[in-house]
Amino acid sequence: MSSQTENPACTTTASQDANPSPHNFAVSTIVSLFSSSGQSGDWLKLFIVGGILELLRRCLMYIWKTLVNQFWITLALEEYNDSYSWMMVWLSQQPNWTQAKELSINSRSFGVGCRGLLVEGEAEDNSQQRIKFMPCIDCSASLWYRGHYIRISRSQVPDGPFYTKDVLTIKILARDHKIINQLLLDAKNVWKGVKEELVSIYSSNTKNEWRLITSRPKRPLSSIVLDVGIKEKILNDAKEFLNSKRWYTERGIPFRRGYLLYGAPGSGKTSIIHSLAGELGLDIYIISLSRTGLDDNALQELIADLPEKCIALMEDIDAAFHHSINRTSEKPEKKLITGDKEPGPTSNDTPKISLSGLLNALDGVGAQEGRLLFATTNRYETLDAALRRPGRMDLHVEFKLASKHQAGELFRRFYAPDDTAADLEDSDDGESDKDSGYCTPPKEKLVDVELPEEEKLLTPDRKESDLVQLVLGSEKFKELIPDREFSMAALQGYLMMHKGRPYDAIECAEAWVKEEGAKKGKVVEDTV
Ligand SMILES: Nc1ncnc2c1ncn2[C@@H]1O[C@H](COP(=O)(O)OP(=O)(O)OP(=O)(O)O)[C@@H](O)[C@H]1O
Repeated sequence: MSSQTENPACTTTASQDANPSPHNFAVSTIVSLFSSSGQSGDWLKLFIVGGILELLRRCLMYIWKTLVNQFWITLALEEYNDSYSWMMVWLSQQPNWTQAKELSINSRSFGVGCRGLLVEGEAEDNSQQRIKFMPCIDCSASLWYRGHYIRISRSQVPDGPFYTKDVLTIKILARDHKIINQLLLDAKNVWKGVKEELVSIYSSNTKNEWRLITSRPKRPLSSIVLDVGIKEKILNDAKEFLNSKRWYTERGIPFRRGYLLYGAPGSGKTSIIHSLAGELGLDIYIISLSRTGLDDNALQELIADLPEKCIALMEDIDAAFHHSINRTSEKPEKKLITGDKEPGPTSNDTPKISLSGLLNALDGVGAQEGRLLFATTNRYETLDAALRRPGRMDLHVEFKLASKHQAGELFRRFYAPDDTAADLEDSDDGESDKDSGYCTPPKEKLVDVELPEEEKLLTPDRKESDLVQLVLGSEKFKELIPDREFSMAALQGYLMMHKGRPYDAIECAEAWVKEEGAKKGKVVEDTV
């Protein structure tokens, strides 16, 4: 009986041996390796000793690192963070950095138009994008800073599923954290110094984070030609607002100010905002209401994330909505509101922003204090009254087609941009303009010089830089351009055709006006 019961087991074992599974085979191979050689003890010892040595090595490394870290302060700066840009610009200006052995080349501006190290032999010019050196990925360089030894390394870490971002790691041989503050402060000051003549422009990405997209040279306010009084009105209002935080706090009024610039396309709405940003030393944060993925919550978050003093810019506030913006209209209006612009997104990609979402974002509890909001539109009348009301849009300024005064001034500034004779202060002479309702009539003569009759003739052989001639030329140009018929952008476009040739610009103005008039008439006929 017993032999019978043993037999099946023997059979099973035999069949297993005949077809060993891969797992069993591996195990049996290792076991046989130890046993077959007859040195299983030695193998085991080797294995254990190796393991202990590795463990010891790791422990020692850990102790060493902990000890060393006692003497180092480590700072990690991530790309897209302002401090990363400060540090990169600071680094690019360190003289001993040039001696580093491992460098990579970069043409990014870090928000300051690249005034970093020039590539040897490159002529110093004012170009925005200049190539400069930076620490290369996964290698490090060292330098001395205020008597402290610094090691700098750059690495890349994943930023979402598809992208990577740089991390700049700075190790300072020091125990006092003050040195880090000092370094950041120095780097920020270098960056600010370089950026003094620039306005930084930020935009939000699909992750709803503010990112620096570019920095532009400041545009002098004098280069914007408006009817007298408008620039001063906006500038003074903004300055007064920025200086009256206490006044607002004491009265419990939210410390925010909204400006609605509306009117003809190409009349200078965007230009003046950029100019004001430079004048007030503020950065511009563009809020694009038609951005993919922007919904009410994201908009609220974005506005709450604005820095305390900045210009938030919503361009073409009407265009974000396919239909006119009002709380009563449920469906998009089929008929487009007249305007030179294309409508906003089509019904397929209608943004997820509702008017109430926009209103809440502008003055809800989460709305940032201290910011200046500038909104522009070509279709003022289509905006909901709730959006236009004081508290949201405190100052409404209309931008009209060019007056004769503007045409003359544009001419003068176009051909003599450095002439500052007619800056803000002297442009305000107090009287109001009949046409616009907010400006003073243009001066008869900008320079009070009595010239002999023959000298007044504008001839090609006369010097173009001659201010008197330009004044006379601008007067002539003013006469030739009809009042409130062309946008400033159109006039600028015309003058661009006669760059450096003011005489031609005057000579051809009449024909151009006729031609443009005919084109307009044709467009009107075609649309009727
Ligand atoms: N008042 C102005 N003074 C000087 N230049 C002007 C003026 N208006 C427009 N321009 C010039 O015309 C161009 C377009 O101006 P800008 O973008 O500021 O107009 P806009 O009113 O914002 O137009 P849109 O409503 O189409 O956005 C710019 O290059 C600018 O230099």
